[in-house]
Formats: sequence, C-alpha cells, structure tokens
Amino acid sequence: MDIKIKNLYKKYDDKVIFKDFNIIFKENRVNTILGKSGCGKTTLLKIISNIVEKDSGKIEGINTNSISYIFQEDRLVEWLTVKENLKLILKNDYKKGELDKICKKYLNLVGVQDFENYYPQSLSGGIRQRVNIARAFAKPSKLIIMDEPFKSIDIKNKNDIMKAFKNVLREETRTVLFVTHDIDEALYFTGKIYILGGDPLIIKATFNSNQIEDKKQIINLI
Ligand SMILES: Nc1ncnc2c1ncn2[C@@H]1O[C@H](COP(=O)(O)OP(=O)(O)OP(=O)(O)O)[C@@H](O)[C@H]1O
Repeated sequence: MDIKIKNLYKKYDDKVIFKDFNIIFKENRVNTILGKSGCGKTTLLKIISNIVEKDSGKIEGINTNSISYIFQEDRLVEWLTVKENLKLILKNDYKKGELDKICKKYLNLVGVQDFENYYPQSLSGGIRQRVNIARAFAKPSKLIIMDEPFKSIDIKNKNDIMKAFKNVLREETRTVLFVTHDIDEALYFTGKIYILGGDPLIIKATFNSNQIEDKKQIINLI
C-alpha cells in the first residue's frame, strides 16, 4: 500500500509548516525527499511515524509497529554492547537461536563486525551511526525512515554502506523514506525524488531518479 498523506495541517506555535499538504509515497520503493534546511522534512517524517502530533489530516498506509528509523543522531543504548543493542530491538522478530547470525550478517554489511562487543561510548560517531544503520536494516520492518543517515560517515564508508543498502533492497522489498541534502545520494538509489519547499510546504517537483540527466535540474529547484 502506498503511503498517503491527506490534508495535513501542522504548526509550531504561530509558525505554519503544513497547510492542506498532500503527498503520496510509493510502496516498495526508495522515496527521497530534498528541500531547503528548515522547510519541514524532519517534521514530516516524525508526523508519519507518530513521534510528532499533527494538528489535523489523514495518514494512510502506515503500520507504526513496523517502522525502522535512522535519524541524524544515533539512538544507541549506552549501557549495552553493540550486539546487545541489536538484539534488544530484534528479539521479537527472530528466533533466539537465529539472533547471533542475524546480528553478524547486518554488522558485516556495514563493516562494523569487529565492534560487536564494544560499548557505544568507546566508538567514533561514524561507527556508532553504522551500528545504528545495521540495527535498522536488521529489523524486518516494511518501512525504513531515514533522516540524513549518512551525514556523519566518511565518504569511503558511506559509499560502502549505500552499496550494501542497495543490495538489501534487491533482496528484500522495503518502502524507504529518505531525507537528504546530498543530490548524489538521492540519485544513487532507484526510486522517486520529491523536491519540497515553500512556506507553508508544497511539492515543487517530483522525478524518477533515473530521469535526471544533470544534477543542475535539481539544484535549481531546491
Ligand atoms: N519542536 C519544535 N518546536 C518549534 N519549532 C520547531 C520544532 N521542530 C521544528 N521546528 C521548526 O519547524 C521548521 C521545520 O523544521 P524541520 O526540522 O522539520 O525542518 P527540516 O526541513 O528537516 O530541516 P533540516 O534540513 O535543517 O533538518 C523549522 O523552522 C524549525 O525551526
């Protein structure tokens, strides 16, 4: 089922972010959202995932019990090791005997298998975020919500993780909502690109990522 946002209204104090806003995100595809800083992208993701309350409107096609989140900052539990952090989230999704194998598979995927017994506080920001990404991918959720997930990761590791993520998406059908400021990231995944902007927010343009021949097409719209 596509995710349908209908007649969304939201303001913070007197600042109107959404006024009768409508958008449809495609099921089983990467839906990438681009837009100026502060236009309301994170608010949209948080409303969709029920972390921020909307003033009014309808959201269809979401099962809030089946969402994986990757935010700009990681949400690791400091007093649990990397592996325990994964197990905590995955314990209801897999049989006990499978958990170690699953943790290994996804930690491997993002290249942090050597850190499985470390506590988060002893890891760099980039490694922590990769653990965070492994945990989100490992959860067999239908929807993955990613808000600038690669921001703190160096270019080499970012490229490896994006490649790994592409492979996961080939194996498993997931719907992805992906906010980024990086046009190369947006174009890397096959899917839909939405350019949002304005005050209150509107959809300025939508593209299929494989339609874009020149990045300038997008830059000029943001
Ligand atoms: N809890 C809040 N209370 C009041 N204002 C808020 C709150 N959260 C966000 N805002 C404001 O709402 C607007 C939209 O914020 P939001 O974080 O959704 O933008 P964004 O497009 O995700 O920005 P960025 O690209 O910089 O992450 C901004 O002006 C922000 O200052």
